[in-house]
Order: sequence, then structure tokens, then C-alpha cells
Amino acid sequence: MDIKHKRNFCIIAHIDHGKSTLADRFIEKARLVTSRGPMGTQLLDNMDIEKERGITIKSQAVTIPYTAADGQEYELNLVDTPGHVDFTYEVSRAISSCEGALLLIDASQGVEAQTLANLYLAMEHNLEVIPVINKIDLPSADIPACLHQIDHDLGLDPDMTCFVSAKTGEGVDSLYEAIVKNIPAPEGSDDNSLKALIFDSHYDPYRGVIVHCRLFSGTLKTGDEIKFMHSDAVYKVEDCGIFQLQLVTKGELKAGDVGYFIAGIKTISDIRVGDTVTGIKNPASEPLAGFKEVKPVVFSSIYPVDSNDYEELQEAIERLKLNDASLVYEKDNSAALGFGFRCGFLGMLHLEVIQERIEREFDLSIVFTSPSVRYIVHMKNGETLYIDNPLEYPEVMRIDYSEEPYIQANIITPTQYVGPIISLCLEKRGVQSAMNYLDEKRVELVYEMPLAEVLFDFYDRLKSISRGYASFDYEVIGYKKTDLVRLDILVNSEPVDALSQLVFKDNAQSRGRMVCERLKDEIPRQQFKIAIQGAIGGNIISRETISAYRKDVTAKCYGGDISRKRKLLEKQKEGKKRMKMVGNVEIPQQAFLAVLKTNEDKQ
Ligand SMILES: Nc1nc2c(ncn2[C@@H]2O[C@H](COP(=O)(O)OP(=O)(O)OP(=O)(O)O)[C@@H](O)[C@H]2O)c(=O)[nH]1
Repeated sequence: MDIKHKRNFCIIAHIDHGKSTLADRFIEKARLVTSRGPMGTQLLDNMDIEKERGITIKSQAVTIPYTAADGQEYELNLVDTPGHVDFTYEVSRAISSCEGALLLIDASQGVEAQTLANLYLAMEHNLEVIPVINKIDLPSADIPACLHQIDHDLGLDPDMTCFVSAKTGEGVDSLYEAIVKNIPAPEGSDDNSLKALIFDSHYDPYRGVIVHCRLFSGTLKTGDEIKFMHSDAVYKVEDCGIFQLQLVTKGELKAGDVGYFIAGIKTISDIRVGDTVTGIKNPASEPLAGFKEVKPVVFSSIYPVDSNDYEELQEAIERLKLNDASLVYEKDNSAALGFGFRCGFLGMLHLEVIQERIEREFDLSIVFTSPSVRYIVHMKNGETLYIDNPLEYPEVMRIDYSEEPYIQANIITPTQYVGPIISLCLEKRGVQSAMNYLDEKRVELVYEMPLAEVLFDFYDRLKSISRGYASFDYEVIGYKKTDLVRLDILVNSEPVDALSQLVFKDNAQSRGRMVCERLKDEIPRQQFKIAIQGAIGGNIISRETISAYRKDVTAKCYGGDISRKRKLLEKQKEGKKRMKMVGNVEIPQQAFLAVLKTNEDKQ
């Protein structure tokens, strides 16, 4: 296919505005595949958890052959992008491999924070942006309001807007025409040196790492020797081709193409997304711009509930890592919990997804310790430490000062929720840097806040006080000085190291009280009295007591039916599997994460 008739585009949108549904309609209309199953079984989102949570985590690509109204054949490369704040870098990689973007706006919701954030990303990469109003079939669709926002808030031409219902397929035909008409063809010559951008990858147990790439110039052929310009690694291409739900071998990719190659790469950690691939023969002199290393921002340790499961847990994490280069881990051990792994995640959603996958796909009961951000600790002796594990926090005497990561948060909300949102941001130590009225109904709030404050429950609380209307997006902007203390939790006088947290000093008292109350609710009564205490240094700052009790589950069985009795005991054992023995006290799994929730959530 001539480069003039190729179009590379992505769909960008706020979460739930219908990206995956629209992608399905595209594929279906192109008769590449027929619709399968009832609405909601989306073709591009293929992980179970993605389906259940309705979010896209890994981006995917697909090549769609399309015959335009004038009879001309086109090759459309669609790249699906993830929608959650944790995965912004994945969006940026996908975007940089396209010339155009469909900016999807839910007709009943209008422009939201990530619509704007994604538009800025697309503009940074000079993409042609086509505004698309989706869900026009909904009775609550407000098209004039959306058009006003497209013009006023986004600064895009409302006359270019396409109107679709991804659900019914209405308007999708005209959207195709708009794509071939308005999105520019890729540029680049097959004769120049090879420059291919790696925008994603996945691991196939039979074929190894499959690299997803976009060619900006040159050609890539099976048998070619190639080099990754940032990592300096050299490989030989074993196969290359395009994505059509499955991999379709072509043997050659040309300038402008989006496709895959396989080159005997063993693990996903051997490649860097954003890296440039070039040829050993006739190599490019400069890599493509925009390379960035993705760094984890949340750290937590994972321990098996049953220490015999340690090896299985290791295997599970290794398997997950195969397809998730952003998951980092190393061995860890805790006095209370035994051997485990210290892991780094892109955000809390990433952490929860990993937790669910370990439990569901590998059937393991695990405990996560209190998640933490990474602090910079400046010592009096001039040393600088990077601390993400509360247990490694040095003695206060030796510390000069500490710094914590800050974010810039962008919140867009209908005006009536501004008051409570400002109070929430203040409570989270936020400092307002801007407040812009986008129109008479909506306000954009910009805050600088400590990352640690927003990680855990900020998003949920923002959604609940604004009845779901406020939207939120953030980026890490750097480090600022802070005053930290380590809050330790003692259960029957034994410190439970997995429950230790680094907290802002002024919040330590209230946090200590809250954690003890939370644990009191979460830890079931046992045969003896349990004291739960919060301590800073040697000082106890809070205390709760759980009185003794033994739940005799067999009491109801009148002694007679032994099999029923056994069943009940087994059930109780099953329940225990989700408990972790700490000293002589059983702590249920959920207690470890519950301590992060604030009192407001409890009510
Ligand atoms: N009524 C109506 N519902 C739609 C339409 N398009 C999508 N939906 C529904 O909106 C919800 C979100 O759609 P998705 O396609 O999963 O949204 P998404 O933007 O891909 O979400 P992420 O992948 O998480 O970013 C689903 O329940 C869809 O069925 C539409 O045109 N009309």
C-alpha cells in the first residue's frame, strides 16, 4: 500500500467515554470480524480484569482495511489507549505513533479532566485532532453543550465534529470518511535509515517478546539485524507483520506502518518502550525524540499469607512481570510476615490490578503492606537516601531533613461542588495554584499536593463529594521539604512492621488513632485480649482493645451430624487462610489495606 493511503490514529478520551466500544464498531464495520456476543464483550480489551472494571490497561493496535466512498483503498491503523491516570505514559507512546487522534467526548458528560489532558498530549505531538461526540443515542445527550465546550474549552473547530453512537454504530461511516479526509498520511521514505518507535510490547509464551512498533522511515525485514538505540542491544528479526486481532506475518514493514516484530528477545524488561529501533546496516544517526523511562511511584511489599507459598508467589510475580515492564520487584523480608517481595507500581490502580491478578490467576492469598511513596532523606553526614520502605527510615537524630514527591492536580468540576472540593484539597495539604472558570457551570482547579496524600483515597472521595462529576488528572512535578515521622503499630506489644507508615508529622496523632480504630474493626476477637497501639519512637500515641471471645461454629450442630460439623470446620479453616499470624494474633488480609482508609470512608 502506498504511504499516501495509510492513516495512523488513536482514540483518546476520558475514562468510560466509549473508546473500546468505538474500536469494536470500527473493526466490525470493516467486516474484519463480526460482532461477537452481547454488547459489552469488547474486542480490544482482553484481560478479565479490564473487562470487569471496564477499563483498558494495555494498549493494543489493529490494522483495518477500508474502502472509501470514492472507491480508494486505505489502510487504517488504530491504536487503542488506556484511560486511567496511572497509565498516562502508555497514552503518550501510542499518541506519538499516530498522525491523528479522535477525541471522544461522552455526549451526556461533556469535557472532563482527562479529555483535556489527553488533548494536550495529542497537541504536543502535533496530531490532527477530530472531535467526536459519542453516545448520541442517550436521552441525556446534550450536543449543543458539547459543541460549545469543543469550541470554548478545547479550542477545536466545532464544524469538524463527528457525531456517533459507538453502541448502535450510528455515524461511524461518516467518521471513516472524516479520518481519511482530515488525518494526514504519514511521511517518511523507505529509502532512509530505519527508525521505528517501540510503543508497546507483549509476551507470548511460544514466541517470546512481541514488539509493537511504528516505522517513521526505512524498512524492517525478516532477517534484518537491528539495534535498539537507547539500550544498545542488537537482535535479528525473526518475523514481522501487522495486527489483525492476531499477528499476520508480512515479512516486511515499511515507512508509515504500524506493526510488530519478533527478534528472539527473552523478556519484556530487555526492551524500553519509547526506544528507537534502527538497522545495523545504514543506522540512523539520531533516535526519535520523547524517550522516557517510566518510574514506579507507589511501593508496597507483598507477602504470602501462608509462608509455604513463597515460591509460588515468586513465580506469579515473575509471570506477571513478563507482560508488565512497569512492575518492579525485589526480595524483601519482614519480622512479622516472613519472606516476600518489595514491589513498585505506577499507581494504586496498578497495585490493585496486580493484587487481583495474583489472587485470581494464581489462586494465592497475599498480604500487601501499607503502600508508600519514595522519600528523599538528607542525612546530617551529607548522605542522601531514597526511602520507600518505612522500615528503612533512619533514626530521627541522624536526619537533616526529608523531601516528599509533589504533584500538580487538575480537577474539573461543576461549580456547585467547588466548596467541598477545596476543603478536601486543603485537608490533603494542597496549595491552590489556579482556579479557572471554564464557563458558567464548570471550574478547573489546579493544586499542588503531596503525592502521598492523593494516592490512597483522594480519587474516591473526590468522586463521592461531587457525585461522580468531578474529574481528576495529575503529574508528578518534583520534591518539596516535609516533616516526617514513622508511625509504628503494636499488636499485643509486638510491632507489626508491615503496618508501619511514614506520615506527615502534624497528621501523626490523628492517623495513629484512626489506624487503631480501623484495626479494632478488622481484627476478629480471639481467645485472649488484644491490645492495638500506635507509637512514634518509643511513645504510645493511641490504643484500642479487643476483648477475648471464641466463636464456636459447631455449637449449632447438636453434636450429631459429623460430616456437617467437618464442613463447618473446613469453612472456618478456609476463612483462616486469609488471615496472617502475627505473633500469636491472626490479622485478616484486608486489615493491611484498610488502615489506609480515612474515617470519612467509614461513615
Ligand atoms: N448508550 C451508549 N453507551 C455507550 C456508547 N459507547 C459506549 N457506551 C457505554 O459506555 C461504557 C464505557 O464504554 P467503554 O468503551 O468501555 O469506555 P472506554 O472509554 O473504552 O473506557 P476505558 O477503556 O476504561 O478507557 C460502556 O458501558 C459502554 O457500553 C454509546 O454510543 N451509547
